Amino acid sequence: MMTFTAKILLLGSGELGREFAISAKRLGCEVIACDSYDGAPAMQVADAREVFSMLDGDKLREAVERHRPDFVVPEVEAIRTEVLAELEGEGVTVVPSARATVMTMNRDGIREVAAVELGLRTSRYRYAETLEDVRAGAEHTGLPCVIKPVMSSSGKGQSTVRSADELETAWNYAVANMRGDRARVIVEEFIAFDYEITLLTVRTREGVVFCPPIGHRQERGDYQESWQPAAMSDTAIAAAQDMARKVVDDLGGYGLFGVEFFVKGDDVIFSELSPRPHDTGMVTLISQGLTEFDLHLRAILGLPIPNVPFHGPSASAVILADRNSDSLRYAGLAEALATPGAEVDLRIFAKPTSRPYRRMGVALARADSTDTARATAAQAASRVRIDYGD
Ligand SMILES: Nc1ncnc2c1ncn2[C@@H]1O[C@H](COP(=O)(O)OP(=O)(O)OP(=O)(O)O)[C@@H](O)[C@H]1O
Ligand SMILES: NCC(=O)N[C@@H]1O[C@H](COP(=O)([O-])[O-])[C@@H](O)[C@H]1O
Ligand SMILES: [Mg+2]
Repeated sequence: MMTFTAKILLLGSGELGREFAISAKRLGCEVIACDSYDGAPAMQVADAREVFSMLDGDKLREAVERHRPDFVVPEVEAIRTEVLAELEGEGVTVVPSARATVMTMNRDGIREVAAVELGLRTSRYRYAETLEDVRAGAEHTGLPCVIKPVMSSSGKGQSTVRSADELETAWNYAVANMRGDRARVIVEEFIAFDYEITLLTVRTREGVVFCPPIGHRQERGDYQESWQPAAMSDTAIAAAQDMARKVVDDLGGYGLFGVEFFVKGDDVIFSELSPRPHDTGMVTLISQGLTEFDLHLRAILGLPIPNVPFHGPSASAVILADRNSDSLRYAGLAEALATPGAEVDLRIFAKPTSRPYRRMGVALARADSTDTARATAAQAASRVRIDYGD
């Protein structure tokens, strides 16, 4: 007989799932970690694992029916979310809500909610299913524009187009790197923002709680470093919080959301959101007394969030692989942890295989300013060496 606080079926077992699983284990939950490959980071710390494609609706339903969890907690976008909606109708609790997972699975879903239903400020955009539509979309947005598959994450298939003769390459690149089988992209106006942020927004039974804004820098559409707090005017913070509150209240349910904005002066432009912990929010592993993973869990379980202790200016920097390999060893940890200037910590995800640019770990730093924390985190990350056996 198992005894536990709650049984959680985790759909997606990457680095974010692993930290969430650790938070859940600390409060006595049973965690069953699912992903399409064995040995995924969250599986390494969970009570049980299931290896299957979560895009396969039959397998997804079968896993939920067999485990009968108290909570189904999605950790990735690549999930057959219609099945989650059906299951919710049958009494299964999907976190934060089946509607949130359905609307954020594809970029067109969340765009409709934010721009059309709620009237939030977004970039100009058009959808396209052919090269001709792409050209028309770019006429509408102007150049430069950003082209992304509606089904993708971490920048996959995304590119910025600066002249019309690059549109065909961008379209082909998006179609070749999209998830799913329907070729559909969003053509977005390029926003020349001053900076971009993630606003971690927790929807609880007692109301909405915000964390200090997280600044981040992306390359190839993928996160490289993040820091907290991001320096923002009171006007800009208030605008971001107002939009975040509207969108999480619309999506419903309880949990933490990572709401992304572009900021230009006092203008705040909604970009997209994750209805779950956000990669740039890994900085909270060192900056906050309750991390984004703890907050997600507390909101899900209905536990109190009296205040979120902030430990001071902090940063995270990613450790990326540079090739395909299934024989990996990590070295340089001692040097990384001894990086001067800040308190430093590391997370090594121990993914079973690498590929170019795959995120394998993250360095964390807390200092007396975000500038020092960023410099220290970047240096610590560069001191971790991946030794490839082949
Ligand atoms: N319209 C835009 N104008 C300027 N930069 C953009 C635009 N769209 C995206 N970017 C840049 O690309 C990054 C990734 O874009 P976006 O968040 O839409 O993609 P994603 O693949 O969903 O990323 P993730 O899943 O990691 O959050 C943004 O954080 C931003 O740096
Ligand atoms: N921006 C989304 C994001 O950061 N997702 C995180 O990356 C994992 C996939 O990594 P992988 O592609 O290396 O398996 C996901 O499982 C999640 O933890
Ligand atoms: Mg994003």
